[in-house]
Amino acid sequence: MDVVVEVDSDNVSYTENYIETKYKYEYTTAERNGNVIKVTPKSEELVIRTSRRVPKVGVMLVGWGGNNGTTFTAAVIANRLGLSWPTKKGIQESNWYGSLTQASSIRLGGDVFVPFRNLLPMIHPDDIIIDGWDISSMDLIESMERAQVLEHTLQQQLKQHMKGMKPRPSIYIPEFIAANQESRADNIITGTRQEQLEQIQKDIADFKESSGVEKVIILWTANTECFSNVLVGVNDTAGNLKAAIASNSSEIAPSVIFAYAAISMGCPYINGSPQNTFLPGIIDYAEKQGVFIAGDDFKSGQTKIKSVLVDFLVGAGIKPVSIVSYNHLGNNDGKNLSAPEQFRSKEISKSNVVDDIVQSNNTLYKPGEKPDHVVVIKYVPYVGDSKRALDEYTSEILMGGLNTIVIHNTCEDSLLATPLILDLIILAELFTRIEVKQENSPDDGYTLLHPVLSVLSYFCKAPVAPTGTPVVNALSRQRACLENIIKACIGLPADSNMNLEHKVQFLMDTHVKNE
Ligand SMILES: NC(=O)c1ccc[n+]([C@@H]2O[C@H](COP(=O)([O-])OP(=O)(O)OC[C@H]3O[C@@H](n4cnc5c(N)ncnc54)[C@H](O)[C@@H]3O)[C@@H](O)[C@H]2O)c1
Ligand SMILES: O=P([O-])([O-])O[C@@H]1[C@@H](O)[C@H](O)[C@@H](O)[C@H](O)[C@@H]1O
Repeated sequence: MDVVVEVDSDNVSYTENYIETKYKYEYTTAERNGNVIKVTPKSEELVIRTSRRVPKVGVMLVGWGGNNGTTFTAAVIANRLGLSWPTKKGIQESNWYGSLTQASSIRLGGDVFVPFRNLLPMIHPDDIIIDGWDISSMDLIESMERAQVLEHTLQQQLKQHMKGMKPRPSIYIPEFIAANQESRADNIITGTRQEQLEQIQKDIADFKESSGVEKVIILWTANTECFSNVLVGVNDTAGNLKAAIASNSSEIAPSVIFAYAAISMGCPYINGSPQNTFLPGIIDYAEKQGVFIAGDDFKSGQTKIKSVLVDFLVGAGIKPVSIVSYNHLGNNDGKNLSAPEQFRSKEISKSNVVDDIVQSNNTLYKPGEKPDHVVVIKYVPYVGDSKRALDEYTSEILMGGLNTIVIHNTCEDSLLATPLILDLIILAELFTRIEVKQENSPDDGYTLLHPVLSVLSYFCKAPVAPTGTPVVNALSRQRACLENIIKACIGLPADSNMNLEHKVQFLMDTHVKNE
């Protein structure tokens, strides 16, 4: 149930245009000198302001005709219309389960929790306008049927509302995705990379003009590409990348052209796949333009659990020594990933998720020591989008004991990814309205967060963070980061979970109701 959150504080002011708050940001720095570690508490007096006006927002999906793209589109329409449909278990209502913003809550204090979406002005899912590109010319109705994700009874209701939805022609360069995708590629922008870039830029401008949206988010949910080589003089700087596109360098992948186009048009770009679209040249360009980029690779199921379980085990002083993650799936994503180079991209993003957690505990792990970690993905057409993940976690416990955890996890991949796509769009747009300055600096000192929007790491298997900053994979820490920044925007302190008001008598006297 939606609520209105009113913050009773002299540090928070609600003007016509902004929510503005003075915020003392407290943190620590730590320096190791031999076996001595010097820890210094720090604090920064900040002012955070959030623009209260939520603009009309559109999203352009690259890969719109895919399982995720069609399912996201269907879910937006079904929720907007409040559709329900008969199933063998009774009537099913539309919902946004799996969305942090729409279906999770945040603790404000004591035992009072409110919907995440109620803390700050955010886009409503119903208001999102959708467009996009696909190398397949199939329209959204046929693509939804091809995806075989949603119940037939729901699909039948949706068709009338999806008429006319047809992906724009896209950039198809066969070398970057599996050869088995060629049969889909009948909807292509021909020409050089420069001409393709210019067409994408025109498409974005056309979408803005025709839809009337004020802001556009570009989100890649197309096939996984092979990794690109980082090449000095080609994709290592914004200038070199521009020149490489102009010279039609074969090293430049479709996803890089889309990211470049998005940034050039001031559109936040989100990478839902594992390939390294965010090459140094793209990051350099995003930083120079002050445009958000976020990714990589939606963290939707098997890897999401891994980022919880390994954090729990290592945090409990238990030593994972072998992690074997196998899964099979039968959708087109799985078909594309059946090719070695595309699998390699996914293997990297699925494997690195434990590194920071393992490196955080030198009691369990010697420098450089890691658990055995194997990732296997097999394409089994019959299971379709219903990915089966089978995991075995073997850990060393006390006195030479072993603990083995085996998980069988049936992930309906698109039904798990779609809410993440919604949250990434809503939150990427929100952060374009949040500015920070030091308290004693003038108003022109306000700045957005760094263009590499690592605050969205929660949604990604291989989070991209600003150069030189740590990557955090533990899901609990990623969520706490996002939640506490959102709370800071309304002047609320980070939830320390200390709850001293429930542990110290003179505080309890004020806070604990004596039943
Ligand atoms: N749970 C999940 O579904 C999940 C989780 C993490 C990452 N991903 C990634 O999300 C992406 C989409 O997953 P999906 O299940 O929707 O796959 P999908 O194969 O059903 O959809 C991908 C779509 O992209 C299109 N396409 C390929 N190259 C393109 C290009 N250059 N331009 C425009 N369109 C292009 C294809 O025709 C297809 O319609 C994949 O890369 C997948 O690895 C999915
Ligand atoms: O479930 P998860 O690990 O988060 O993510 C999924 C992988 O398990 C699966 O192998 C892959 O095909 C999907 O695209 C997605 O990446």
